[in-house]
Amino acid sequence: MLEACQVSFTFKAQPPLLKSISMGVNAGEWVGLSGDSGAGKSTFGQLLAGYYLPYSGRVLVDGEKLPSRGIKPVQWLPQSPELAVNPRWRVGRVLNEAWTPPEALCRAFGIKPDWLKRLPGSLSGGELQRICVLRALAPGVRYLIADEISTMLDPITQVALWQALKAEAQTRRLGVLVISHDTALIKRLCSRHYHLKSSQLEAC
Ligand SMILES: Nc1ncnc2c1ncn2[C@@H]1O[C@H](COP(=O)(O)OP(=O)(O)OP(=O)(O)O)[C@@H](O)[C@H]1O
Repeated sequence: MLEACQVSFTFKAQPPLLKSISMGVNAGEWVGLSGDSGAGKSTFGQLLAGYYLPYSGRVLVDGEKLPSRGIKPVQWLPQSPELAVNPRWRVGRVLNEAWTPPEALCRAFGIKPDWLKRLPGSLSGGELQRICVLRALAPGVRYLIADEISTMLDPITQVALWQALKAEAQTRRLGVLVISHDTALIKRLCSRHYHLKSSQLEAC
């Protein structure tokens, strides 16, 4: 289980953003997280993936602290993929940074072979997002924080991305936290749903 245990967090010189939040995502489970803009959803997702340390409380992955080295078992996938890649690396190098995805999986994610020779800046946001999602599925990854990852995709590509991710997550029993403003999407994908409001989580 990916667990937040009484996690509190504040950015320097700002009021508390998250107050004593506890929640968990089981292996193989899909959980939704909604909340108003600025409520702290992305910050919470980054805390779960180890980008920030909680001011108090802790994050545990299958009962252990997040490792400081090696493959991160919790991957945070941001809304803007261009911020998550080295713009000077060819897309093939970006994709194969942590592992080499099998061809069938590349096809399932709609990756076109000719993209691999290009630089990230020459791909559309949606194309690059699919590269980043697939890159994050390296062996050893157990949980994904999908932070508004399909916002920039057209409806057909959105469905294809979620179908490919669902299938792979089911095979590997990946736990997924879906962060989105789209509660219809959360309802379709997730078995449970939280709403972040006034620094705390409400079960929906
Ligand atoms: N590195 C930072 N330093 C200072 N403040 C930050 C930092 N990152 C985010 N914040 C602030 O923390 C608050 C929560 O931001 P966050 O991105 O977590 O919200 P969110 O719920 O994901 O919003 P949105 O739905 O608009 O993406 C915002 O007020 C934001 O300005």
